[in-house]
Amino acid sequence: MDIVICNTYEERNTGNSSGSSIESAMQNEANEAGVSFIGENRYPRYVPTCCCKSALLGCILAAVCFSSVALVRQYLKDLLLWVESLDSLVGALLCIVGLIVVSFPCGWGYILLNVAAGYLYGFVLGMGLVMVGVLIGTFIAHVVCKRLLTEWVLIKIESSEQLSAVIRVVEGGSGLKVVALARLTPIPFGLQNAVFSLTDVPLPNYLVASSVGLLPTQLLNSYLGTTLRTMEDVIAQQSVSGYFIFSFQHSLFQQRVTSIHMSNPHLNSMKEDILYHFDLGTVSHDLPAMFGDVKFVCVGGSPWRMKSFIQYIAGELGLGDPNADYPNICAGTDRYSMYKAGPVLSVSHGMGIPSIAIMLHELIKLLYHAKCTNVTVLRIGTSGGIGLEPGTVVITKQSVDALFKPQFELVILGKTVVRSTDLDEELAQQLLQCSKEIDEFKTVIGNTMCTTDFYEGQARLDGAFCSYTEKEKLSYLKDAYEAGVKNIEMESSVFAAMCKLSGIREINSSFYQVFLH
Ligand SMILES: O=P(O)(O)O[C@H]1O[C@H](CO)[C@@H](O)[C@H]1O
Ligand SMILES: O=c1cc[nH]c(=O)[nH]1
Repeated sequence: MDIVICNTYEERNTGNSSGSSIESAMQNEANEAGVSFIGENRYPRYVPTCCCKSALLGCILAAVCFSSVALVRQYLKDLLLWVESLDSLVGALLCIVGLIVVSFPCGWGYILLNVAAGYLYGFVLGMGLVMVGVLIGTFIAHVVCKRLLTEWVLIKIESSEQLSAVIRVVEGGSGLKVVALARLTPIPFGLQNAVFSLTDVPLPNYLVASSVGLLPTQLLNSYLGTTLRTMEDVIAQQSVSGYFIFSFQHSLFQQRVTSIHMSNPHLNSMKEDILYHFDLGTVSHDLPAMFGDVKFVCVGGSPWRMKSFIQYIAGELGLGDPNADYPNICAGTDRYSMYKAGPVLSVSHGMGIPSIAIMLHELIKLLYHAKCTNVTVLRIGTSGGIGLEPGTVVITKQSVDALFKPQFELVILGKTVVRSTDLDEELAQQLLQCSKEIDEFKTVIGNTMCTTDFYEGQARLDGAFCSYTEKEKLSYLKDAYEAGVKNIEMESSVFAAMCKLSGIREINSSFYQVFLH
């Protein structure tokens, strides 16, 4: 038995297109302009080159922002002392202007202004001032970013998994909740404003959700301001409070939503994404309704085994009747079979790397289109053990090839692409711990060798062809053993590699049935 587990992220598309259609020509143009496509077909964020003017304007704006931030930082203390010396109304107006400035992506000093407002005007007035200033700032930043900074924001999102995740979830329909929750994350305030300007959340709702989300930290900062005695304290304190708020936000953000990550710009220009070997498609099927709740996917070689698994897990987790006849969702094809019970999906993948690779392409797309988040995927299969007691479960640390290298090689357009096959160690440890608690079978963590053939590739003596002696076989298996290989199977390397590309965390463990020694 062989198990692989993974978690998922989301799509951020880049790349070069070489098609001859109008769509692909547009895609090429976008790629040349360094522009990416975000989300699914609904949001083909194509920015044509005629937007050069706005890009230039965006750059100028960004440069102005950066230089003013540098100036503000340098003369910060003088600036705040000057504001303190002004008439309260003028000071309050300046505070609002300041909050508008820091609402832009390059703006800095949001927390400082928040603490200063509390210090200068007391808790209630300070809070009111901050709320009004931030509301106006968020509104202006949203409108300006939407009109002028789209390209800059797209590039920023492209380079950040966290920002990509935020956008993906907002597009996934829980927009307002995410806007509010994102305000509790350590993503800079101005940057968030820019990111949300790319979404189509209605402006009034966006402003309300944003204000609600910002409230806790605003309360905290304003209160802190009231406890300080001098402007010097405010400046010193903001870095301390900033640190605490950052830690608080960071710990919250650790609970972040992870969604599926894909990297194929061509999908955005397709009218329908057809998952041929599942007999499913984005137009023919409502994938979010069918699979949106999936949290665990278990994959394994045989269709029969995957049906048994869904019955077993349904019974174990109280998801359904273990004796019920779960329908094969892919009944329209005999390539793979798929069963579902509550948030658990069970999918067969056939034998060998090519077969599981095709299945994984379609599974990753399915989870992406269904807008699934925080998914864990397990592979369950059989393997041949090396130097282990029969029946031992091996949790794979690294999947290695037949030369014991932890890599997966694929020839793409005539070039060999090498992908990493590291597996998630934390999940491996968790699985090991579970096994200890159950205490029903021996479980070890080790390397798994993934071969492209069951017979000669695994040094067996019972294939149709065999050009080596038993002594040579044993010598090779000894080398494998010394390289840390505990078992042999035929899918783990591409599974690990593809999970990695999708931002998936994975574990591989195997129960062996065939003895090689
Ligand atoms: O038990 P499954 O998942 O089919 O996996 C193992 O069994 C097959 C060979 O008999 C290969 O696919 C190997 O990886
Ligand atoms: O690939 C495999 C699967 C099961 N048993 C083996 O010996 N090898």
